[in-house]
Amino acid sequence: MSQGSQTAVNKSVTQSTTDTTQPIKNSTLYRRLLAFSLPHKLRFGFAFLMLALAVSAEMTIPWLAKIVLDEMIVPQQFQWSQLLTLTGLVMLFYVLAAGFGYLQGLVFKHSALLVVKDVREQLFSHVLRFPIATFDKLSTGKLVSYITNDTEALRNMFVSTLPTVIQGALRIIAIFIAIALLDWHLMVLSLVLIPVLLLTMHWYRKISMPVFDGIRVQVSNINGQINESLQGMSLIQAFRQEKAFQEKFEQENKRWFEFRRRSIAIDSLMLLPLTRLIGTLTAAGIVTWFAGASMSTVIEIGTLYAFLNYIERFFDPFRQLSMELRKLQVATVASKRIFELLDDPAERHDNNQPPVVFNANHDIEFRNVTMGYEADKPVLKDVSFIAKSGEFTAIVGHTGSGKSSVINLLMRFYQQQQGEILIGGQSLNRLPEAQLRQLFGLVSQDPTIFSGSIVDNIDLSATEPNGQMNPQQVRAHRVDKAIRAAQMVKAERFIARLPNGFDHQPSNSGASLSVGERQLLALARAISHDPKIFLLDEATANIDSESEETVKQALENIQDGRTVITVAHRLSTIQSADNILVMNAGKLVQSGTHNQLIQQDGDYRDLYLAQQAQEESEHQNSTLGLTPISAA
Ligand SMILES: Nc1ncnc2c1ncn2[C@@H]1O[C@H](COP(=O)(O)OP(=O)(O)OP(=O)(O)O)[C@@H](O)[C@H]1O
Repeated sequence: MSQGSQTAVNKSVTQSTTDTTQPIKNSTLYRRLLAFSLPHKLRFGFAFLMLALAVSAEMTIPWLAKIVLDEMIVPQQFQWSQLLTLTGLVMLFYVLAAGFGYLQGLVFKHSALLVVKDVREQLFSHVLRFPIATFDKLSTGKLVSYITNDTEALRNMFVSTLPTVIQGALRIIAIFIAIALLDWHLMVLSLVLIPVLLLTMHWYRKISMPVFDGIRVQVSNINGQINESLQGMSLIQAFRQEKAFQEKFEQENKRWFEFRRRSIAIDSLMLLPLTRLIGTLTAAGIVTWFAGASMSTVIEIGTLYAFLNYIERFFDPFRQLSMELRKLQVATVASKRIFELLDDPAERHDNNQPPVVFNANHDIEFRNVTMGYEADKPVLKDVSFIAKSGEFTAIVGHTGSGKSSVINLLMRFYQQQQGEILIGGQSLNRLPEAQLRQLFGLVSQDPTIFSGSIVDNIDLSATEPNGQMNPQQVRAHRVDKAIRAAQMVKAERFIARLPNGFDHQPSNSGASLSVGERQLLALARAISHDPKIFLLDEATANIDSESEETVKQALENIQDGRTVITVAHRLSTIQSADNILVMNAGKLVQSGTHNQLIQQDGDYRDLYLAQQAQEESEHQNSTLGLTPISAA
């Protein structure tokens, strides 16, 4: 990978989740990570203690071997009781090292899982409270990856990197102390190894990082392609694109293979043989030099054995640390993304704020509202209207004229740049979030079906109304509410046909339901929410005329004192509206009843006539047996 593309990879992975956040410094990052481990400090403390004991036990073994060699085998002075004691001690220390090692691994892993669980929950809860505008900047795929993969990278760091670094440091210190106790000259000479091994680690890092970044990018590309292909499978097959998609996939997979192959080559060379070779040569050099330079000094055979044994053990921490550097780099980048996400401002926490008291009505008033998703590109321009409480207001207009944006502002998903929005005479912005959400029942263009039963999907409240019901009563109450809401939109007819009826669990986000059935469920959901104001964004676009008539009747039934604002393309569905707002390129160009608007020269009449002509031609085609082909 070239320097340029490497920089690009690094930039892309460390890029802030949104434009507003500042890059996080490494020092701040590690401090914040530490803060996550603080609630589990006792566990981590215990794990560290076990780690220190395991290293101490491990380091004692060569020392005991030295005693056996120097004091018994070389001078041929066997005392069976002493030999047995020492052999027993060696075995004991092996068992202790293994036991402490097992405990530290277990507790470290457990503590790390708890940290990751906390981070993941905090992240998800934060994402749930993001302003909707934030999701315009973050793709779903990226968010999923932050919450799953990045927290997993963090787990690796806590489970593997942290203990390895600490264990490595403890081992190196213990080895140096042991060598110094053997012979301080040997210790001073062994220091030569440190720069040699650090240099090797540096080379390893330099060579391997671009390769590992490449692997990561390729894995993400492959995931992206699989995702895209699965989502668009029907189009791929309809347009016979299987071969093209297969070839694209093979290219990405081949690149992944190449990076992986290079990583194996680097690891195989650098991790074991090279460090071993360097270490052995250095150790041999030291011993030879030491022997030659100080012929008068007699090194006992046991000391030499213990020294070589310690030097052999010296490489393991460096080799392991080299491998961990990669995980550390991945975890550092992942944690940066996690913290940047956590630093993104979430919705305001105003649940303790007292509810706003309205005037006698819930009239909705837009006063000279101008709004753009990007501040300098307004999509609503100086819009003013009043939607009277208890009335049925329809918003119509060409595609992209700003109809849904009105709904988005009412739901406070976005903020207007100019003007004011009032409800019952009070500014929309003054409403606490809970009151705002209770006030509106939203049915969007593409209704979402959550995992769970039909009841769970209709009644989202999940709590008892008065706090005095037991779980069975809560359940019965919810089922009752769901059935009543479904009956109002005549959804119970198709629900009855589902296996298990209201207990049916739609699979794969409702993919087994038709779009119209999903819309009926979404309408029932809004009715069950019992709002003062219904906001329907193309809510009946995908249901048949009979169902549409039913929904219209249901809305009329429940309208009693409630406001309905509906965005509609099909003008036939809104002819009975009390007021129709006609939008054109972000401006409100006409308003009035159907009868008033049809008399006027303007957008409404043009739209109405165009739709009538289309309906007539469709009718003629169908009587001639020609079925219009709908767009894909
Ligand atoms: N989240 C967004 N970020 C940026 N621009 C957006 C966003 N949502 C809508 N727009 C743009 O704002 C303009 C108005 O969109 P809006 O969805 O309000 O139109 P609409 O009248 O409801 O259209 P349709 O009838 O197709 O649903 C369009 O040009 C659209 O591209």
